[in-house]
Parts: sequence; structure tokens; C-alpha cells
Amino acid sequence: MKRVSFDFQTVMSGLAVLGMILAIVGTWPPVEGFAALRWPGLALVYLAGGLPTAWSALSALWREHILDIDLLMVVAAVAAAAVGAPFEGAVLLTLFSVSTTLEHQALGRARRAVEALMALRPETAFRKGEDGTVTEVPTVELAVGDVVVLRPGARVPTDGLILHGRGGIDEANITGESMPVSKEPGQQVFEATVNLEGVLDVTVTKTVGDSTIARMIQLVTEAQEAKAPSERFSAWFGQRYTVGVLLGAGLAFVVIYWLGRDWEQALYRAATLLVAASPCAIVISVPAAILSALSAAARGGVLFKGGGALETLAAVDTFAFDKTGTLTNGRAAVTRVIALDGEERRFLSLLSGLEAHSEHHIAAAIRREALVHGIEPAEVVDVTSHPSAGIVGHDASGLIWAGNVHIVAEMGASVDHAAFQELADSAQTVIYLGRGSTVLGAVSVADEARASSASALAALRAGGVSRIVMMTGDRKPVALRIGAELGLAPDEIHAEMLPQDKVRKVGELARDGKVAFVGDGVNDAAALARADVGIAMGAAGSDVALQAADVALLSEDMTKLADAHRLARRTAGIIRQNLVFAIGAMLVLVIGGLFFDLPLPLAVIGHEGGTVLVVLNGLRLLSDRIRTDDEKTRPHRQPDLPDPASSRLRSRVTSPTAS
Ligand SMILES: Nc1ncnc2c1ncn2[C@@H]1O[C@H](COP(=O)(O)OP(=O)(O)OP(=O)(O)O)[C@@H](O)[C@H]1O
Ligand SMILES: [Zn+2]
Repeated sequence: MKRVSFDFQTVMSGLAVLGMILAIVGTWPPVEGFAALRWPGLALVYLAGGLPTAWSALSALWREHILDIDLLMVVAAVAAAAVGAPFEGAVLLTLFSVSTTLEHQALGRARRAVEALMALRPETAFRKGEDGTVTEVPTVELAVGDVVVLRPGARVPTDGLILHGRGGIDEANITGESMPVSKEPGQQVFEATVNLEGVLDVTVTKTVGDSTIARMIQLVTEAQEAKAPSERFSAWFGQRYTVGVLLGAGLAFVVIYWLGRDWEQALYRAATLLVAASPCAIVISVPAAILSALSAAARGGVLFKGGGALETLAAVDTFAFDKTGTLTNGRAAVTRVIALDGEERRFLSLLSGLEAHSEHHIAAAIRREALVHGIEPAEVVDVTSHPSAGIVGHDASGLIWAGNVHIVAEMGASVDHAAFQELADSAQTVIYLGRGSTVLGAVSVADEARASSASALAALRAGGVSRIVMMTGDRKPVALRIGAELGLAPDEIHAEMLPQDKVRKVGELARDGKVAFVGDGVNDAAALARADVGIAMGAAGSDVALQAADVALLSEDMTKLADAHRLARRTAGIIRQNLVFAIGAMLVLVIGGLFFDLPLPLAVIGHEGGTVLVVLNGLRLLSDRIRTDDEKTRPHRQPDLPDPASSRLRSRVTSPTAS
């Protein structure tokens, strides 16, 4: 439907240009003998350049009671023809038609930038059967649980988990990062990313319809429909203003006539004013910038759910961060295991059986610990999770629980035991496991700050963010250690917070300015919704968080967040430039039309030229460096490589069992 009208527009402006050439040849004195071409040429311009616009403007007026700005152009052209200046009117219609085509093309380019993602999907995949045979099937036929084989150089057909094999994956398509990420069994791979060197078996976790790319396309499509406040304003303004211009031009006609010019001259002046005062440039200046910025951001792995989120982000001066999985990489590792009865393996079996039911980063760390020691998780049923406290379930002998001191207190247990003292004094997360009111033991879990977090916070501060705070459900000592690594002051660190505490704190911060909250977990959803801009860690975060957020970061690289903030500010700046320029140009033309006998063709050139210029200015955002990962422009960037610290943590694992 869009496509058809776009082609129609191009053909019509082509015909208008042809008509204009005929009219020029027929009018221009040096080319004699072609005078017969003048009238058919002018007629063609009026028909091809004016009729479609008049038709759609009149039907909008009739059906939706909306006065289309384009109608002003047609009225001016007709008025020009009526006073014996059909040639000027034709110039107006031709330029108008050509510039409308250019605008369509330019905005279409911004839209298509995202649609190009679709083209990255591989058409077919190699599915491995039960018996190990491999068949090529269309990607759309893949079901959750299927195993596909990826050869080196192949694109990942849909989201999945690596079952066997390891190697580097180029994720630039969806995260904008040029640095390959090395992956091993158990890690996620995303649709359309490229497997570089390994042979991988991948278990499908999402069908093509639900995959990362499908989600991106959906988000961007929604974004294009959710209009930004300034966009709504210019539409509103355009309406009121168009009526105003029509009335103003009518008034000008009356006044100029009354001042003693003949009616033809007065009408010509009025038509010039109509063109000069048309707000086309003002109305297009905002969507041109926003659409381009949204597309650039999407290609850099930052998805805005609407132009409004982009505009609000530009005004944000306070950033609140969740800790686990947001500022830290969420790849926590178990550092110590204390079983009070000395039976470590049975203890880990019970704990991992309980944590098998949790999505929390801590739970994943505990499961991994059990796995590398070849410990079978115990059977635990009837599990409920207590957000920010722990998890409760039942095994064959009754109620068991795991979590922090909150859940210990809730169960009427006590951790006043010499064996736990060392853990409590450490700067690590401590999880107690208990049965009824008895504590069975504890594990400590340590998580590291993302390599990109410190530089991202520094970049945000450099970009004018005045307050940065960290909020976590974790213990104070852990929060202080991570916070110190990231250069946060103690009063910027808030620990032991329940989900509702985070919401309250965001509300408090919002009293002195716009607040962005960045989080990933189920426990962050309410704070994400409360903040002026909620930003979720997209690919790695929970679906609940993604749902509640206004912006999703698909990249693991935190500096993309600072880039997104910079892009938002740059967009706001370009919108301001566009509005100042458009209003300025309009004032010059109107003054020229009123007091300096500005000829109609000049008014037309000024008007259409200005409109095309603001569109091109907005289009500059399309190539913003957020979508590239140019090392030269990012001196501080550090990739999130598996850091030595986390392998140090794992070094106490003595007998990793090979699969
Ligand atoms: N599944 C679980 N198993 C054990 N303990 C848990 C579990 N979920 C939460 N907890 C306990 O509750 C604490 C707070 O959890 P919460 O999810 O609110 O914060 P977090 O995700 O650890 O940190 P952040 O708020 O920075 O993301 C954890 O540090 C842990 O002690
Ligand atoms: Zn216009």
C-alpha cells in the first residue's frame, strides 16, 4: 500500500517535470516554433503536480476534517493561474511535487534501514535428526527443541543455546559491536549473527516468529507509530496554522486591494504569501530527525519503543542503575560452599535442585557449580520465589528454602554460627540454605563489574549527566565493592533494596529532574515502569523487564547506553536547529512577500528548498556512530572479554567433569 503510493508519487513528479520542460520550451523566445507546446505542458503540470494532491487533501478534509498543508500549494497555484500567471503556478507545482518525492525517498530510507535486518535472516537451516542425519529445512519450520548444525561462516537461523562446540560469534548485526564474542556450550546465540570458526550444535529456543530480530522489527514498527510529543505538537500546530495562513492570505488580498492595487496584483501577492507562510518545513523537521535517530539506534543495538522515549532521554540528568546483571555481567560464580554437616555434595544437590526453578543470576551460578562437579540436582517441587529474599520449595522430607537474611528471619532460623562469620564479613553475596527453622549451610557468590561499565559511567558524566546512583537488592558490602570499582561514592550506592524501595527511590529522584532507570531483572520491572525512561538489558535480561521498559539495550556493551544518551541529545539539538531554521526562513519569505514584492517563483524556491534542507539535516542522524564501532572514535572502549578475575574465582573447582 505504502509502496504503491510511493511509486505513484514518483511517476507523478516525473510527469510534472516533463510538463514543465514542455512549457519552458513553448514559452522561451529563443526556441521559436514550439509555442504549441506551452499549453499542453502547463496542463500536464497542473494535472500531474496538482490534481493528486488536491484530491487527497480534499478527501482528508471531507472524511477526517483535517486541513492538509499541501492544499495551500494547490490553492496558491490555482490563484496564480487565475491572475494570468499560470507559468509561475506551474513552477510552484513542479518544485512542490519533486520535493515531496525527495522527502518520501529520504524518510523511506530511514524506514528501510531497519527492514534491511529482515534480509539478514537465513532462508534455510541444517536440522539434525534423532539419528544424527542432517537435513536442510526452511528456517520457518524450525520448532523449539530442534537441534541445528552451524558450520563456520553460517548465519544463526534463529535464537538458540549452544549444545556442543565453541567459537567466536560476530554479533555486529544486532548489537552493532564489531568485536566477536566467544561462546561455549550453554550460552545463547542470536538469529542472524554469524558463526565465525567453530562447528556448533545449537538447540532452538525461539521460533523465527518470536526471535530477536522479529522482536526488533516489532519494536521499531511500534516506535514509528508512537509519536513523540513534539511530533504531535507540530501536527497540531500544522492544523491550526494552516487555517491561519488561509485566513491571513485572504486578509492580505483584501488589504492590498484596498490599498489601491488592482485585484490581479492583490491575488498574486496573496498567493505568494500563501506559499511563503506554509509550515511544511516546520512540520517535517521533527519526524525527519526522530525517524533517522530511531533507525540509527536500532542498528546500533538500542531499541527505542517510541520517539517520546528518545526525547525524554535527551532531558534525563539522573541515571539509576541496578547492579546485578546490569552494571555487573551477571556471570556470577560460586566462591565458597559451607555445609554444616560436612556433606558438601548432598548440600549442593539440594540447593541446586531448589535453584533449578529460578531465573536469578545467583541461581544460574549455583546450577553451574553443581554441573561442573557432576552433582545431580535433587527433586524439589511446589516452588515459590520471594523476590529480593529467596526461594522456597519442598522435597521428600518437607519444606526447604534458600536466600538471604530476610528469608532466614522469615523462617525463624538463625545464622549466628561461627562458620558463617567469614562469609558475612566478605564483600560477596551470601545464600543460606535451610530446612524448616534449621540452617543447613551457605554459599558465597561473586560477580564482577562489566568491563564496559566504568567507561560508560564516565561517558555519561562527561555527557552532562549530573547524578548516577546504584540500587541493588544485594548486601551492602558487595554493593560498596562493585560501586568503588566503578567510581561511585558511598552515598550514591543503595543496597538491600526491595523492589518497592527501588520504585520509591526512583520517585524521590524524579522530584529534581528526569530519571532513567537501567535494569534487567524481574525485581526491576516496577522501577523501570516508574522511571521517566526505563532501559532494559534486552538480550540478556528478563522478558518482564523488557516489557516494562521504554528502551532495550541488545548489546552487552554498556558504552552503548552513553551513546544512546548522546544520540538523544544530538537529536534534540538537530530538532531545535531545524525548527529555528524553518521558522527563520518562513519569516524572511513572509516579510519579503509583504513588503518587498517577492516574486512567486522565488517564494516557491525558498519554501521547497527549506523543506528539503530540514529533511536532509535530520537524515544526518542516520549515520550516527552509535551504529558503528569505530575504534578511532571510541578511545575508552573495552570489550567484555572473559576476565581473569572470574577464572580465578573458578579455580577452586578441582575436578571439572568432561561431558
Ligand atoms: N533465587 C534466589 N536464590 C537465592 N537467593 C535469592 C534468590 N533471589 C533473590 N535472592 C536473594 O535476594 C537478594 C536480592 O535479590 P534481588 O533479585 O532483589 O537483587 P539482585 O538481582 O541480586 O541485585 P540487583 O537488585 O542489583 O539486581 C539476593 O542478593 C539474594 O540474596
Ligand atoms: Zn510545502
